[in-house]
Order: sequence, then C-alpha cells, then structure tokens
Amino acid sequence: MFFSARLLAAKTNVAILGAAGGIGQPLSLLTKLNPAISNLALYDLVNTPGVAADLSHINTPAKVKGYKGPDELDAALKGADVVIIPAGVPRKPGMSRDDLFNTNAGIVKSLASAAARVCPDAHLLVIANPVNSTVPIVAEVFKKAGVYNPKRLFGVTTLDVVRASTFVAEAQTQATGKAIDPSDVKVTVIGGHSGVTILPILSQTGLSFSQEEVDALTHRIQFGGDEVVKAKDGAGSATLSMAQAGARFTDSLIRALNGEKNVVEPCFVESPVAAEQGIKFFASNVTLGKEGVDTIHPIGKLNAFEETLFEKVIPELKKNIQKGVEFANQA
Ligand SMILES: NC(=O)c1ccc[n+]([C@@H]2O[C@H](COP(=O)([O-])OP(=O)(O)OC[C@H]3O[C@@H](n4cnc5c(N)ncnc54)[C@H](O)[C@@H]3O)[C@@H](O)[C@H]2O)c1
Ligand SMILES: O=C(O)C[C@H](O)C(=O)O
Repeated sequence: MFFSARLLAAKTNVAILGAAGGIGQPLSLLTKLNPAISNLALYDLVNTPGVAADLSHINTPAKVKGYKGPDELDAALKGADVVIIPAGVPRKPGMSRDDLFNTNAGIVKSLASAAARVCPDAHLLVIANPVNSTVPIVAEVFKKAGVYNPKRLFGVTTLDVVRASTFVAEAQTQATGKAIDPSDVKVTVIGGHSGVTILPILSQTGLSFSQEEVDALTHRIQFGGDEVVKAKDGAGSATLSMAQAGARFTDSLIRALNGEKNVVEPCFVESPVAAEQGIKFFASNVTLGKEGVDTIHPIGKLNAFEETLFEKVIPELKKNIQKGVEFANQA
C-alpha cells in the first residue's frame, strides 16, 4: 500500500504517545508493519503492555516495547527519531475541534515538554486536535526549551487529502459513469485542520465540476470528520482512516529522512505561505527531505470561489494559532 520504505534498512526509532487509543492501536499496528522501523515505543496512560505484547509477535524488524504512565514517558522517548502524538480526547456529536482545547492543550503541552527534554532532535507529528492550536503549542514549548527547529514539527493533515481523493473520485465516477481509482485523484488541500480552515483546491485537479458539485464536495471535505463523529454516535471520531493517514505520513517522512527525493505530503507547518495575512502556521504541500521540511510549496492559482474560501480561512486560523501560543506561554 504505502510501505515503499521496504528497501531501507530498519534504523528509525518511532515513539507513539497515546498508543493504546482508538487511533493509537491501529496506527501502532501499521507502524509495526513498516520495515524501515527498528524500534517502536508505545506510550499511554493505560493498556500499552498488552498492545505491545500483541504487536511484538508480528514478524517485522521493529522491536516493540510498551511504556505505561508518566514515570515511563522519558524511557519511551529516549532515542526517538520520530514522535507521533495521537494522545488526547476525541469529539462527540455537537462538538467542534476547538471544544477539545481545554483538555488536549494540556496533554500535548506536557508531552511536548518531555520530548523537548529527552529527544530534542526528534521529528514531532501532531495528530491530537485541535491541530491548528496544538502544533503552535508544541512550537512554543520547544522554543522555551531552546530546541525548536521548524523543519521538524508537523501537524498531520493527511486525512484531509485522503478524504478529498475518495470523495472526488466517488463524485466523478458517479458523474461520468467511469470507475476512477481514488488513489489516482490528487487534490491539494491547504489551510488548517478544522471546518472552514480546510480549503480543497478543486480547480487544480484538472477535473471538471459543476458549481453545484464544487459546493457539495468542498463542504464534504471540510466537514468529513463530522460524518464519522455522527456515525460513531458518541463513541469518538475517525480512528481507522486516521491511522492509515498517519502511517502514510510517517512512512513518507522516513523515506525522505533516508534520502529519497521528491517525497511530497501536505502538512501543517511553520510556513511563509500566508505570512502576508499574519498567519505563521499553514497547511500546504511540502517536499520532505533529510532534515524534515525541505520545500514548502506555494498555494498556486485559486479561482474566485476559492479566493472567497481563503478569506474565511484567515481569521479562524489566526485565532486558533494565537490561542495555542497564548496557552503555551502561560506560566
Ligand atoms: N489530525 C487528524 O486528522 C485527526 C484525526 C482523527 C482524530 N484526531 C484527534 O486525535 C486524538 C485522539 O483520538 P482517538 O480517537 O485516538 O482518541 P482515544 O480517546 O480513543 O485515544 C486517546 C488515547 O490518548 C491517551 N491519553 C490521554 N492522555 C494522555 C497522556 N497525557 N499521555 C499519553 N496518552 C494519553 C488515552 O489513554 C487514550 O488511549 C483526538 O484529539 C482526535 O480529535 C485527529
Ligand atoms: O473530526 C474529528 O474530530 C477528528 C479528525 O480531526 C477528523 O478530521 O476526522
């Protein structure tokens, strides 16, 4: 599927924080299957010994170890090259991602503080919501510790492009009667990871849509997370699709760190793309390289409809980022 890292020697150490959760478990499974990984540290407040024992029987190179509770956090992080953070509570119906801030901001801040101390050179992949705020929190924590490198911090927005491919392929198949493989449909998605901050650039796909289709697809991509939250009816949000998206991003990063060229993934990073609008973090396509972020791609041309969407991204994203920065800098 996406483990083109197959030909690499297993030499990357990965730690997953929140590894026993809804995302954590399938993400740990998919990460264990990645042959480029040598050590897989699974940290959570609960259940990691069992998850680790179970996964450790799979016959791939990664050595799996479980770490449970704050006393074992430093040991989980020791030697990590890549730290993935899905720790935090998910939404219930009726909640926005920002409603998770009060709980998740503190969780992410404390995990980031430990990472800044124990593995300051690791690449940090933030899944915990609200991503638009949790990524700035990690940046501030690393700055305070004097170890911030913006090339190594990523908000994982892969699920937005995974959804966009799926939804656009479905709509095109329906409209044309010709079966389209979703993985062949590439949609650039920019902005952030919540509601109106998610901006799919359908005009750049090279496909034709009616304005009605554009309206429906844009809305579905922006609010795809809500479909899952509603269907799970109180039992959480996307976990399995997120695990696939997170494992894909992790694999891409590892391939790039190992020298593979032209590895491009969308992600939410410290970015000059919307600096003119006063926005410090922004999601767009990024070429990954040996240091992490290599080249941040510009947005490219937007049509008039997308320009109006962009106007809506700016104030919301600015507010979300500011909230994270202020929280991280509270005493
Ligand atoms: N970025 C994205 O695209 C995306 C997609 C889906 C979900 N999410 C977010 O990911 C987060 C996790 O979702 P989930 O469905 O796995 O939730 P979950 O409740 O199933 O799992 C969360 C796990 O985090 C653990 N945890 C809580 N506090 C912790 C701490 N201090 N240290 C270590 N572990 C801790 C819990 O014990 C639990 O096992 C949520 O915030 C959700 O909104 C993001
Ligand atoms: O919708 C959510 O709350 C989880 C996640 O951000 C998603 O996009 O599925």
